[in-house]
Amino acid sequence: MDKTYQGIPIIDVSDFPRQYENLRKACEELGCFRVLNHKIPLELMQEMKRVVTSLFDLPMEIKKRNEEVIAGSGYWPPSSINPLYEAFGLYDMASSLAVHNFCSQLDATPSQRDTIEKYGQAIHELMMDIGAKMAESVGLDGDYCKEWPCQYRINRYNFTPQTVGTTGVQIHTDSGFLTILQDDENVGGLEVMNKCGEFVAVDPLPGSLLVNLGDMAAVWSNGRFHNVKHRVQCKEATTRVSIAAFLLGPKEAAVEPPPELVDLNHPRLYVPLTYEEYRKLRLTTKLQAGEALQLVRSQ
Ligand SMILES: O=C(O)CCC(=O)C(=O)O
Ligand SMILES: [Fe+2]
Repeated sequence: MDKTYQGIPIIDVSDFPRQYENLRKACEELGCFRVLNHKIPLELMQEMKRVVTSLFDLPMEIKKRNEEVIAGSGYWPPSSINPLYEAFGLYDMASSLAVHNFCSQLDATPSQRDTIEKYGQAIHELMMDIGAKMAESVGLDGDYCKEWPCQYRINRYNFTPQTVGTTGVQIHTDSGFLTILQDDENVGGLEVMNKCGEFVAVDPLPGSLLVNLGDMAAVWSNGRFHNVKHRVQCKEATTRVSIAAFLLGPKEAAVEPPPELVDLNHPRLYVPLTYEEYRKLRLTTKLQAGEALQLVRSQ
């Protein structure tokens, strides 16, 4: 039987192969699911949240030292579009050197560095596992995403009584392949759009992680997997912190569907392009909710 939590599919990663069918459905229908029984220790998740919360409390001039490595991968201060929102970025989160640079820029302590590195490794391992299982759920080999780079985006929403009912982050899709989100375990606000165009609130479920599929998942799967639109609403006058880890796409090669996913009934939907080309297209066109995919349709 399908299991959901408040409308969001639940995938128990310790229960494969039984979960393949649920996973495939979640990827094709909502493009979002909650992961239970992953191997990331709760203490590591809690410690990571404490570390990033203290980084947000640093003075602005230090936060701004978090430089971008690829377009848009550095610190985002509150802006006129999202005045309640700020975020750190780290590319590539699975690289010790990149973690080291990020931590030096922000004057992180050795113990904070250790937490960021351990958490990144654990999340990366889970990403590889989920990426492989997604491919296997449609009968394909799970080896394709092993070398793909990943990025952190660490988000803080500075909600106040005056901002309740407003938007913390505008509707968007994630540009990469899949996102593992440690959402705030106490403060809700994330909403995902279902295929009827209605927003469904994603309520926190402490200890679990949320997976969202992005635009690269739609391209790679030739439209079979759904890139879920989502936004963050301010529901409570309190600070909300979330940690997003994005598995982006191949580093240099073009993203193309495996030949098994292209046939007469499923003609190729998108022209082959690299993740970086697509990321730039999204940034220059400011099309943030998956509309940029229309610009790379092959028919
Ligand atoms: O804060 C959240 O729950 C979602 C953040 C998000 O959508 C993102 O970082 O892309
Ligand atoms: Fe997102």
